[in-house]
Amino acid sequence: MPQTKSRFVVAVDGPSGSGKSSTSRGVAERRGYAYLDTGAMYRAAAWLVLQSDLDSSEQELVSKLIEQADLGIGTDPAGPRFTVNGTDVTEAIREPVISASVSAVATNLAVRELLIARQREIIAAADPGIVVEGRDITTVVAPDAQVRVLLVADPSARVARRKNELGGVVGDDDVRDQVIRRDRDDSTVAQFHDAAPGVTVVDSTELTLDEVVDRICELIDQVHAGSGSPSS
Ligand SMILES: Nc1ncnc2c1ncn2[C@@H]1O[C@H](COP(=O)(O)OP(=O)(O)O)[C@@H](O)[C@H]1O
Ligand SMILES: Nc1ccn([C@H]2C[C@H](O)[C@@H](COP(=O)(O)OP(=O)(O)O)O2)c(=O)n1
Repeated sequence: MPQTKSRFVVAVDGPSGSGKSSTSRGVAERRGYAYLDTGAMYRAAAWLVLQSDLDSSEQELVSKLIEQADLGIGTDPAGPRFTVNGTDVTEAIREPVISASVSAVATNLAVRELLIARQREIIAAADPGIVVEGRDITTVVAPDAQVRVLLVADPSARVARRKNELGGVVGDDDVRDQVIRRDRDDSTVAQFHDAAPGVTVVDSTELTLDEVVDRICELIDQVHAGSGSPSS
């Protein structure tokens, strides 16, 4: 989708626990941009399926259900809120039951088509800019973004971060399922392990969150300074 010159789009992809959400929010807050968590959209869709009588294997019915739903997608980096048919699901979509079931909805290609169209509408309406994070943003949703980043981190760091985030109440096997198994399932429909041409790889394993935000802001500055594509 072509973007107007004045709208600045930062696309961030990467596996679970690489730091996409925290980093993207940090960049958006620093620059006064909107923030779109596309994973939250798939989580909201998974929440709706769990509330219904449908099984996620009933792919056509699931996509119809999601097509007819009213999804409210917040883009405030200070605390985006999400609603499904008027119900606030912001906290509910972070529950382990959603993390465990979301890939089954996210691998439904008809659902992806619906949500990608919505993501492009949100990007097109952003002013003056937006940071968009997910798995297929640099490659499918916004391949013409001015800054495109693949954020990676060693699997052990990603599992440790997620474990820490969940406050130790979730067992090691469940954390590994949420990170490693989910990435394996998700990577059947989105390519986020290798950088596409023109995408800058940022490895956050040995960097603090602030350092990663700095790095992406530097890439934005390079584009503003007219030094062209900041790919490395
Ligand atoms: N560079 C970093 N160093 C240490 N911890 C980080 C870093 N980036 C993110 N985190 C932490 O790791 C966890 C997962 O980060 P998150 O942004 O949710 O990743 P993702 O969106 O890629 O799944 C969070 O608890 C976050 O605070
Ligand atoms: N653009 C996207 C974003 C997320 N997904 C899938 C992949 C994940 O299993 C779910 C939830 O994504 P989310 O970014 O919240 O996942 P994390 O828990 O941050 O790792 O959605 C996707 O397929 N495409």
